[in-house]
Amino acid sequence: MTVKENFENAKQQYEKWGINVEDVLKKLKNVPISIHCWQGDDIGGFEVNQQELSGGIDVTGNYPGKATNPKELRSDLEKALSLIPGKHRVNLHAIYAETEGEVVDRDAIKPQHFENWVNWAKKNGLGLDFNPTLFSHPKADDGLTLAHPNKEIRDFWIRHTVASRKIAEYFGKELGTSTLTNIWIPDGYKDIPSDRLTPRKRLKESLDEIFSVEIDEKYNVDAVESKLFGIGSEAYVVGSHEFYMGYALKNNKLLLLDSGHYHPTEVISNKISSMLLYSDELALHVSRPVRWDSDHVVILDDELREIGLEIVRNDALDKVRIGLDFFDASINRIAAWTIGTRNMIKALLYAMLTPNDYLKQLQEDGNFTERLALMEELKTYPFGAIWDYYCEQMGVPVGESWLDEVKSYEETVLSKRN
Ligand SMILES: C[C@H](O)[C@H](O)[C@@H](O)C(=O)CO
Ligand SMILES: [Mn+2]
Repeated sequence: MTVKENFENAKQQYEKWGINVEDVLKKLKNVPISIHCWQGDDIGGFEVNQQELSGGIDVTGNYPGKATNPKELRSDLEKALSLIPGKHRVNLHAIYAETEGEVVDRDAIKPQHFENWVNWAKKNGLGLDFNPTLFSHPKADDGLTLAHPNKEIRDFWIRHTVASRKIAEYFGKELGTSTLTNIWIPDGYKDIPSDRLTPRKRLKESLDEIFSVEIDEKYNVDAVESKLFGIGSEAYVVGSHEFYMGYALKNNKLLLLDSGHYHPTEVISNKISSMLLYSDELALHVSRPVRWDSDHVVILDDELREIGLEIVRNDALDKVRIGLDFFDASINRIAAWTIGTRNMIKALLYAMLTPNDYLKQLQEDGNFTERLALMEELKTYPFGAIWDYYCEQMGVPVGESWLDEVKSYEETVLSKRN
């Protein structure tokens, strides 16, 4: 049977539940995923003065062929994008500036340092998102940045974050789609603090100063990302969930939920509906924590399906900015992007092929038996046939055949790198 014939059979089964599969596919095409550039080079960036990765995050593995310059990174991203259905966005960090050999410190970065990225995004029909980089820098060596007791250090990072928002504004203007600037800082303490409040007051003041520089939301929207702990900040993180949830809601900023930034049994899928009751928009870093915030490649597990369902069943596809955040250097990095991003899209498709209104009604009626029975049966519906057809329609490889392309790229391109 051909992909199309399989699709036609599968379609009938979903149509039984009143799902218009063709409409679903049309809608899915327009859902962008923000693909993080840093999977391609293990969060190295291209600053002239290269620094060790810091900030309490870690990339493990030494798979050959990582991108060593912006051209290589863009070429790798293009390869991955050619294997992923749909039109997406690319998420950059400030350390991916191109300064042509000149040392430009973080507080002096300018839109011109991202011109190549913008031209590339235009050529490839991509949106761009952005992140100031408040780690891997001598001024972040003691694990404190915007909450630092030393005003000079705080001011440096305030200037960097403002400069980053201006770069994001430039992206938004050039590309005609608002950039998401996400602020994540590592600040915290390894051991039990004697004062939790003072650093949080300082972080609040730094953020207030950063956001006092107004930027039209048509071009840039800001998000703040919380964390539970990091390596070296096990006992206390200044920007905790409660800190940023409060800050975001009070100051009309987006809260960014990262799947790896909560207690081991706590899931972000359960937070989406609550946040959307109080905030027009929400941002996500979809990741996969294994025992800690390990940033494994996203797989199609229960939590990913639940994230997809919460976005779709709450009619929030245009309210949730879906970004990815994983970095695995133990496997081919282009495969990592491809696996993780295809899975994110699969989770959305799965959710869109679910009779959500009917299931909601069962719950309202107290019919929990049918709710559970149906939710379980739907798991073995021929979802794969619809996915394959979607890939075929979008001109990307069907099933695991994308792996052949990655292997051949590895042979002809990656293996030639130092
Ligand atoms: C590189 C990213 O900014 C970083 O992963 C951040 O988003 C994070 O999740 C830190 O744990
Ligand atoms: Mn994150």
